[in-house]
Amino acid sequence: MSELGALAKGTVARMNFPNIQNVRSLNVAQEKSGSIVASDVSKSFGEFEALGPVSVEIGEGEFVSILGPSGCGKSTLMLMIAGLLKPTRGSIAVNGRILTKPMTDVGIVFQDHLLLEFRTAFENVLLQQEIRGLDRAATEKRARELFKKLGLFGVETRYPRQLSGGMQQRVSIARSLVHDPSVLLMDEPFGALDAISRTQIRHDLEMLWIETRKSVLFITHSIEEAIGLSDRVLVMSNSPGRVVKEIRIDLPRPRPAYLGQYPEFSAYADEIYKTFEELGVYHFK
Ligand SMILES: Nc1ncnc2c1ncn2[C@@H]1O[C@H](COP(=O)(O)OP(=O)(O)OP(=O)(O)O)[C@@H](O)[C@H]1O
Repeated sequence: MSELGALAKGTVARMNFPNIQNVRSLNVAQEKSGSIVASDVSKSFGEFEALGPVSVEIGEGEFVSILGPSGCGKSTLMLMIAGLLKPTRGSIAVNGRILTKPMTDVGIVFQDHLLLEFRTAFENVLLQQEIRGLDRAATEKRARELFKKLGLFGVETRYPRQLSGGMQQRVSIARSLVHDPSVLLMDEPFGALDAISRTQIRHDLEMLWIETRKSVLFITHSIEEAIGLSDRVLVMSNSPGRVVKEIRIDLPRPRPAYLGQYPEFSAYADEIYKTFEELGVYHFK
């Protein structure tokens, strides 16, 4: 299914994990809003083993990032968590129930903004209302609030081609949140943006998350971004990817633009770089 098709079906979310000590115990029978547990999940495409097995847990209101080399299976894991792809082995539980169909209580943001070119920024966000049959006035009110919080001033009637890359992605985030989902799945959402825009949008996302406390699965290739945003960072190995390290990020929020002011930041980053070196992801001499 295409990413836009996934959006149109109201799906959003993803996650992965494996072989971690310290994974918090999970009470599958307990009702939680936005909790996700992937247990020993793997995915093969024919003979090709693309992922796992991995076990990943995202607690209610937790911000978890996944860092891993290209092709290790991060997007595959996210699609399985969204219920858009069936695991070859293992299971995924959302709010304590095994996932058997696409998630609906979710917002998804991809690297490509996937905005419809023939709809204005505001109309793109209201797409969720039309697809999901939500109350129009309430959705418009929430969309206006999100535009304000995301710094989208006076761009409601602009078409996507009339927006900068950063603004397009902000509209995409507003679209993913306008229906107030419990889970937010983000696959390299800032990957196409310049470093300065990335730093600002990272902060704006963090502020929004502090206010709303969604359960977030955030896929990134940026070590700084992962540390800057997350409660926990999961580091994955080369394909077929497994979770080889879990790092709990103990830094105050909101976090500053320049994370280097924290000695802990250097320690976290060092641990991640060393892990990638040990895995053979980097070959520095
Ligand atoms: N539908 C498919 N059929 C066959 N192979 C696939 C399919 N989808 C993904 N793959 C393969 O599975 C592996 C993992 O892909 P995936 O997109 O999940 O990796 P990724 O970690 O998200 O990569 P990147 O960081 O480059 O986006 C890759 O080798 C990819 O080519």
